[in-house]
Amino acid sequence: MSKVFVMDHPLLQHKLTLIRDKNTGTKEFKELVKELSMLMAYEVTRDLPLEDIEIETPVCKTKSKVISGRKLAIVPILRAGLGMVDGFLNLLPAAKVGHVGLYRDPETLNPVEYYCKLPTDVHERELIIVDPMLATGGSAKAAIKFIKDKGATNIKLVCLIAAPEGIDAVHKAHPDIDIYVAAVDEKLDEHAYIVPGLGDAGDRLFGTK
Ligand SMILES: O=P(O)(O)OC[C@H]1O[C@H](OP(=O)(O)OP(=O)(O)O)[C@H](O)[C@@H]1O
Ligand SMILES: O=c1cc[nH]c(=O)[nH]1
Ligand SMILES: [Mg+2]
Repeated sequence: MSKVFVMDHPLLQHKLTLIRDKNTGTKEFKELVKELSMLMAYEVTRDLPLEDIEIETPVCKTKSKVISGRKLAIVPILRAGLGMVDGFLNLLPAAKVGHVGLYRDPETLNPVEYYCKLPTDVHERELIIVDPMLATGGSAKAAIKFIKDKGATNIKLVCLIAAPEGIDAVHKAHPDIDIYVAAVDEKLDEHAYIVPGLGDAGDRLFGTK
């Protein structure tokens, strides 16, 4: 059964408060999403395997640890997920990046797919799906299905803010996927926006509203 990790580190909570504030403008919002993503990447990669290698310090020969060859890919759900990619790549520069294009139809609230491009060796990689918002869970469920259909088996989902409804929905549809979030908010409103949330993450990142 999958797990939900709520990362409530003080730095994450502080930066979340800043991005929730409606007076935070696009430039600062984008910088904060990048910083939050980097902090989350640090925790999400806690289980990376290590191996010993021989090195020589200025003092003596010794064995020391390096990350041992796990192949990673970061997969943002377009568009808002793009804001989280650089933060992850800062810590994981060798990771590949796949893209899944989805938007939520404002009438039906169902995800509409428009793009999918993943590394060809996706079945050998650990995939980290990133999207700032997990609301109804429709987009994340569809993205996970997309990616599983291409052969991936090792997948994590990382979101900044989740609604309880979205977590439940992903759990039910994909019980094998661990979910990492910085906050679980109260509920969804009548338009399926997260309350209190931060509004429309894509619009706030790209200044489209
Ligand atoms: O859990 P859900 O109910 O599916 O909602 C969450 C989705 O909504 C947002 O994307 P949006 O549809 O606004 O597209 P955008 O990133 O292009 O703005 C968000 O970035 C998620 O992908
Ligand atoms: O609150 C929400 C819900 C879906 N998508 C967003 O960007 N924000
Ligand atoms: Mg949006």
